[in-house]
This record gives sequence, C-alpha cells and structure tokens, in this order.
Amino acid sequence: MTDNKLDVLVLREQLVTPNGPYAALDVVDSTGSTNADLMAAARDGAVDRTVLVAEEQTEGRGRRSRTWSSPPGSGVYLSVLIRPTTVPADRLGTLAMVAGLALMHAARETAGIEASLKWPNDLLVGEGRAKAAGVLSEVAQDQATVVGVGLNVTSLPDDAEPGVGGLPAGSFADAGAKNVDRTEIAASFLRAFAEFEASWRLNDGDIARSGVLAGYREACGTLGRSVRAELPGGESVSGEAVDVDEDGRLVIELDDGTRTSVTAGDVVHLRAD
Ligand SMILES: Nc1ncnc2c1ncn2[C@@H]1O[C@H](COP(=O)(O)OP(=O)(O)OP(=O)(O)O)[C@@H](O)[C@H]1O
Ligand SMILES: O=C(O)CCCC[C@@H]1SC[C@@H]2NC(=O)N[C@@H]21
Repeated sequence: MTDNKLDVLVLREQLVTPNGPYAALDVVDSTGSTNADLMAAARDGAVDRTVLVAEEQTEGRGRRSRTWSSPPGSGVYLSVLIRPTTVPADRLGTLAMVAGLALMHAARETAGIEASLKWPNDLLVGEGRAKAAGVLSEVAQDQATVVGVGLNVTSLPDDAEPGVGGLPAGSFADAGAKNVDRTEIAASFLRAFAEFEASWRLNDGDIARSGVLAGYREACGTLGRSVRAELPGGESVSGEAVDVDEDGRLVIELDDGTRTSVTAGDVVHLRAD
C-alpha cells in the first residue's frame, strides 16, 4: 500500500485546460464506481473530457457485470467521459482499445516494465502474465462514452483478491516496478489517452487510419497464441489468434485453416495458452 494520496493539484495543473487536454478533473476519496458516477453525470450534461479519479471504489465493476477490486491506496481507478459526436455509434467500442494502448504507454513510461495486451483490453505484466489493469467502456446516451480504467500499482491485499476470472491478479510492483507513484501513473495514462483519442476522433473512430490498430497489434500478446473464445450459451471457438481486424475483432484461425472473428461483446472468456 502507498501512504500518499493522489495529488489532484498536480493532475489538474498538468492535464486540465488551458494547459492540458481535459476540461475537468476531480479526485474523490471513495465512491461506488467512477464509471457509474460519470454515466450519471453524462446524463446530467457533464462536458466532453471530464475525468473522475477515486482513491477507492466500493462497487468497482469490471466487464460483463464482474467485480473490480479497488482497495484504497493500492491502485489507480479512473474514468473519462468522452463525447465524440462525429464518431459512428458502431465504432464507440474501439475507445477501449485506445485506453489499452494508453495503459501500455503508462506501464513503459512510469514503471519501465514489460507489459502486453490480452485481447480485448487487459494489461498483463510479468512472466506469469498476470492482469494488472483492465478497461471498461460504457455508452451512456447519444455518443457519450465513459471509459474506465482500473490499474493495480501494488499487490491487492489478500482479502481483496479477485475470485473469478481466468487470470491471476498482478500489479506494477509485482512486476518489478520500484517507487511507483500513483499520481504519475494517472497523469501518464491520461496524457497518452488524450493523444491517442484525439487521433481516433479526428479519424471518426477509424482505428486503422488513426494508427491505433497498428500500435494495438504490436502490443497484443494474444496474437500468435492458441486461444479458446467462450461464447454465450456454452459454445466456444478454438484456434490460433492471428489478427485483430479493423473493427477490433479478434480473428481466429481454426484447425482446418478457415478464419472466424469474434467481438469483445460476444466473448464471455478468452483462454490463452
Ligand atoms: N483489481 C483487480 N485486478 C486484477 N483482476 C481483477 C481485479 N478485480 C477483479 N479482477 C478480475 O478481473 C475480472 C474482470 O475482468 P474480465 O472481465 O476482463 O475477465 P478476465 O477473467 O480477466 O478475462 P477473461 O475471462 O477473458 O479471461 C473479474 O472477474 C475478476 O476476476
Ligand atoms: O477488466 C475489466 O473487467 C475492466 C475493469 C475496469 C475497472 C475500472 S476502475 C475505474 C472504473 N470504474 C469502474 O467501476 N470500473 C472501471
């Protein structure tokens, strides 16, 4: 656990207009879920590029209604409200990939650790490929989208260990990062996210044209591995993960050489060797 708190003044100074790319940024001591808070704020008219950071979440949520352990002082839990009015609705989901890339950037810049992305958006660290961060992107109304990121800086306390999910929980500290400062990590992530998101938005959410896809493919440790994608209703698709396509789908090559692609929304679990 770290003793120091996130420094809201430093974050605002670096990131909030007129110097930085965000319109507003708050840090709260405790809340249920920063994603839930910004979803409600979006419906109440909160502006584009609003950021909410929490020291602790009591009802942190992961994808597919899973729980995200968010104990005080050991991680970065934040959400960003984006209103990309020119981006078609069917591309909004790819904002989560933008966040995944920004997580890679923050891991490299602040902790100097080796990390990779597990499709669609888990940040894995260390030799055991443990999950140190995840992304939850939710559409509020119209195009308003809340992108939430949970990142373990130090190990989760034993009693906060996540119970379900296919991956062990990891953290920057477990992966060998020293003197990791949560304010620095949050700032690094938010700077990178703003930069990648600006390009994504300028290109109407096209991940190929914005350069997001190229960066993502490079970072994606799932490619080249044998995987089993579990779909709703007990079905599954097994084969080699060979590509991520221009819509962000994972392309899987089956044993008979045919290819099929799966969307993040459809995959309940992705098991990789
Ligand atoms: N702070 C945390 N750090 C790491 N993992 C966590 C944390 N809190 C919860 N989890 C785990 O992450 C899961 C949510 O992530 P996700 O929905 O991506 O599932 P996953 O098991 O990681 O992926 P998959 O099922 O595709 O293998 C939760 O079910 C829980 O097991
Ligand atoms: O891997 C996942 O399942 C996604 C985890 C996302 C967790 C973050 S923490 C900040 C934001 N608020 C939430 O309730 N969830 C996201």
